[in-house]
Amino acid sequence: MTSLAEPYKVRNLPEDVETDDCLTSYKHIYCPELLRDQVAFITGGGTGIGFRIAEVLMRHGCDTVIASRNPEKLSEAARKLTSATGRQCLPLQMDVRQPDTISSVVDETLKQLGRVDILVNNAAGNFLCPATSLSFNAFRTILEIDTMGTFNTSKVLYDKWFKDHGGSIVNISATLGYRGQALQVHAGSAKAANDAMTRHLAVEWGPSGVRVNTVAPGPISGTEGFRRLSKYMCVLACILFMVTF
Ligand SMILES: CC/C=C\C/C=C\C/C=C\C/C=C\C/C=C\C/C=C\C=C\C(=O)SCCNC(=O)CCNC(=O)[C@H](O)C(C)(C)COP(=O)(O)OP(=O)(O)OC[C@H]1O[C@@H](n2cnc3c(N)ncnc32)[C@H](O)[C@@H]1OP(=O)(O)O
Ligand SMILES: NC(=O)C1=CN([C@@H]2O[C@H](COP(=O)(O)OP(=O)(O)OC[C@H]3O[C@@H](n4cnc5c(N)ncnc54)[C@H](OP(=O)(O)O)[C@@H]3O)[C@@H](O)[C@H]2O)C=CC1
Repeated sequence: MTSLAEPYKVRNLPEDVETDDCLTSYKHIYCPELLRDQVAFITGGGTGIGFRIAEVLMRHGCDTVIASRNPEKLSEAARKLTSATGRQCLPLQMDVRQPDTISSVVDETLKQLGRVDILVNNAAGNFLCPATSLSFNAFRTILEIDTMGTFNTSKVLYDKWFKDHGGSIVNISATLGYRGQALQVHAGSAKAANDAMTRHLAVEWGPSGVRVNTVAPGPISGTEGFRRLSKYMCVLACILFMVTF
């Protein structure tokens, strides 16, 4: 038996895979029944980090909704998640920039699954680009997906369910803005706004039984974000950018 004082061993952590496939084995971190019959709504849950979040919640007994723009990717992901975990996963199409689409998807969720306990605001967009080359529309696009998208989805779910039933919101942030990462003014600014939003909403919605928290990962390999930002060409581009001053 593992002693409580013993640190959690690296070999016990989930395997690192490059594709959006379910894990071939899973060692439960907490009780397998931890989330039995709860429902989680995960934006961008069809790929990358959102896909793995959906899988792990489902392995702890939760049903899920994975919601984003691309219906083919979502359906394929839902098929894999359901078959690996035995839980329900609804793939529903929406754009976090369009409150009407979120509203319809939340209505459909409540019709089919009857409740929502957890919202994970994971959907985001990003690419490397120096501020000088970033168009006004590019900056706006990332703010709209990451920041407006997080507010839109949180507000729709709060109005339609959380305000009367409580719940838990987890916003997926990033550490990019902490030190002013080059080529990332758009994503760093968006995530910094989200970190503030988390604190504001936690204070306002706490009395209704809604917890609002942020997780800010560093680089996670095997994800689209990592592929877009970590190629060595990016570092070269960054060095070129720096030496031009
Ligand atoms: C010396 C070294 C120092 C520094 C090293 C530098 C770099 C980092 C190094 C290491 C980092 C290592 C690891 C990473 C660590 C942490 C990662 C942290 C955060 C990660 C966040 C994410 O990953 S978010 C998820 C990523 N996935 C996606 O983005 C998928 C979804 N994305 C999309 O749908 C699109 O890409 C989109 C975001 C553009 C949105 O699509 P859409 O709405 O269709 O928008 P468009 O109409 O296509 O475009 C809108 C405007 O944006 C402009 N645009 C688009 N792409 C680019 C680009 N690549 N570069 C510049 N501009 C772009 C586009 O032209 C449009 O603007 P217009 O003015 O033309 O209209
Ligand atoms: N990868 C990393 O190293 C790190 C990632 N993060 C954060 O983790 C989260 C996931 O990133 P990652 O897994 O790498 O990237 P992915 O590209 O795999 O995930 C982003 C997801 O967001 C969805 N999405 C994008 N735009 C919209 C939109 N307008 N409406 C609805 N859904 C949308 C995409 O689906 P679709 O195309 O179907 O819309 C996709 O499933 C992001 O919040 C990112 O900032 C933070 C730190 C590090």
